[in-house]
Parts: sequence; C-alpha cells; structure tokens
Amino acid sequence: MFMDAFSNILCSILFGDRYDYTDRRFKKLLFIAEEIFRLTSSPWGQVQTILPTLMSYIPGPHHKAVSFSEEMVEFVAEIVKSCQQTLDLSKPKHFVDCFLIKMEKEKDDPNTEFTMKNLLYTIHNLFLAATETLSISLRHALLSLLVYPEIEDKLHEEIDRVIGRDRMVNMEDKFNMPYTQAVIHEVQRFCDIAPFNVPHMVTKDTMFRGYHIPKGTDVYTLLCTVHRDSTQFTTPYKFNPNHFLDENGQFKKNEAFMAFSIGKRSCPGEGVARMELFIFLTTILQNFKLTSQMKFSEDDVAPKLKGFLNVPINYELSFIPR
Ligand code: HEM
Repeated sequence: MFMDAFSNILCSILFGDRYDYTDRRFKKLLFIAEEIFRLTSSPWGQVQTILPTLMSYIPGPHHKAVSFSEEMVEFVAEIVKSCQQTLDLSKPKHFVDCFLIKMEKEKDDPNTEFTMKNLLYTIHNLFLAATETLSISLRHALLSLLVYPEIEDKLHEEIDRVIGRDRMVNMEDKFNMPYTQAVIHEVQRFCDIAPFNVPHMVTKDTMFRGYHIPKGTDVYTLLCTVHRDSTQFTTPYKFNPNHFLDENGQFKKNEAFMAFSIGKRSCPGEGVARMELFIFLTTILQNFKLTSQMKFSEDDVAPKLKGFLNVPINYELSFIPR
C-alpha cells in the first residue's frame, strides 16, 4: 500500500499523472520495481554489485534483474512517447516535458547529457531509488511506534496542539513540531536503511589518512558506523528521539546524521523524501492510533540486514480512528 502511494507521487512529478491502484500497467510497474529490488538484494545480486564483470559470466538469477530493468525501460519509453505527442514547448507540465525541452535545445550539441537514453534510465533509477526507500522508512517508523507507545502519545499530543483535527498538515507545521522532526530523524538514524551506502569509485589516486587508494578502487562508505558512533549519540544502540532534541525540547541537528549520505553525490531526493515522510507520518497519526495483536520486543525494532538494505520485520498493524 505504501509503495503504491509513494510511487504515485513520483508518477505525478515525472509524468504529471497518478494511477488507479488497480491499474494493470501501474501494478506491472510496481511488480517490476519490487522484483529488481528483490533480485539485487539477494546474495547473487550482492556479489554482482561487488564483482560485476565476473558475475556477468556466471549463470544465475541475478541476470533476471537486467531483463526486468529492460522491461521497465520499455514501459517508461511508451509513456515518454505519449508525452512527446502532447508536448507544448512553452508550457512544460512535468519532469519529462522539461527534459524533452532541454533535449530539443541541445540537439546539436554532441556532448549533451540530455539524450533519450539518459531520460529513460533517469526515470528507471528514480523509480528504484524513490519508492522502496520511503516505504521501508515508513514501515520502520510505524513499527517503532508500536514498540514505544509513549513516543506515539507524545506525537499525538504535538499534532493535536499544532495542527488540530480540522485541517490537513502542511510543511510549515514542521517548524513548530520539533518532537515529530526528532522522531523522524531518529527513525532514519536507528533504522539505518542503507548501512553500506552505495558503492563509489575514486576517480584519481587519493591519499586518505595515510592510506594510498589507487584510481579506480571501489569504496564503500559505512554510514552504519557513523550512525552508531557513541561520541555523537548518547545511546547509539537504542531508539531515542532525544538524540535530536536540545535541553529546551527544540529540534537539534546532528552532523553525524547521514541517512541520505553526504557530498556531491548525496541523495538528490532528500528534500522530497523528508517532505513525504513528514506528511505521511503526521497525517496517519492525526487520524489514527496504532495497535497490533502481535507482541513486540525492543529487539524487533533493531535493523535487520537484507541484501544491502536494512528492512523492518514483517508485522501486522491496525489503524484505529481517533
Ligand atoms: C527515506 C528515503 C531515502 C533515503 C534514505 C535515500 C538514501 C539515499 C542514499 C544513501 C543514496 C546514495 C548517495 C551516495 O551515493 O552517496 C541515494 C541516492 C539516490 N537517491 Fe535517495 N534516498 C531516499 C529517497 C529518495 C527519493 C524520494 C528519491 C527521488 C525522488 C531519491 C533519489 C535518489 C537518486 C536518483 C540517487 C542516486 C544519485 C546519484 O547517483 O548521484 N532518493 N539515496
């Protein structure tokens, strides 16, 4: 359900359109995205990420991810084709229109990055980067609130005080909701969904803290070590929103928070991801109390590595209207 909702937000940004949840083509797109994610997270997929050349010679299920990716690109190509038919150069309606206009402007530049292939693969990558990450984060957040109902109570209190029950939340509210902001940051720190980040490669010979890293070496920046650093977080192995609150209960940034990575290649979707997590979580809690027939321990909320992402356990959840 969350995947459907987050994917539809992306579809509105990219194509200016939402899909009905029962739409056959939309369901197919989500199925493909989930399959690519499942295959790349499997042990086969992980070895392929680390040793792509070797794994291209070895038969196995990891090759299916490539054919699923091709299917997704074909699907996207159809949508882009229909956008081309309705394109008005003076009135771009969405991301695809803006990209097509740039393609048109730079069509005589042999070095342009604005090509059809880049458009299709950018959309493909956005689908993979933007849907599962948000869905996993929200599922972690709701599980954390089931394990710590006192934190849910404090969120309800802040939501009722700042937003009330009669209007929808908006992004301005965030500035008056330090506790909610702290909880969302703590969910992302504690659940640490991309513990090894994504692989990077040094583009030139590099000296780092006395070590020589030759050009072309793969580098994995372990975000998990920063998120569990006891010099930065008082109780690194415990879910604790106070990590992001000062002594006056105001939201406090922490430079060691790196859920979206840092530097030039940090997550370009950070802004929209923060917005979506805030709006989804506050809207759910404005309207519902969370319960479950299952019994949870503190260990259940701790991150569980599956492939290259930390995912929450499977759990049942009921939304009780408030
Ligand atoms: C809670 C949600 C999200 C988390 C935790 C997250 C985290 C990350 C991380 C750790 C990276 C790797 C950065 C690096 O290479 O150092 C990344 C890359 C990326 N993310 Fe996100 N992300 C999230 C949501 C999104 C959303 C909503 C979008 C798009 C709307 C998005 C688009 C991307 C793209 C395109 C890249 C690749 C950037 C590149 O290769 O330069 N992400 N993300």
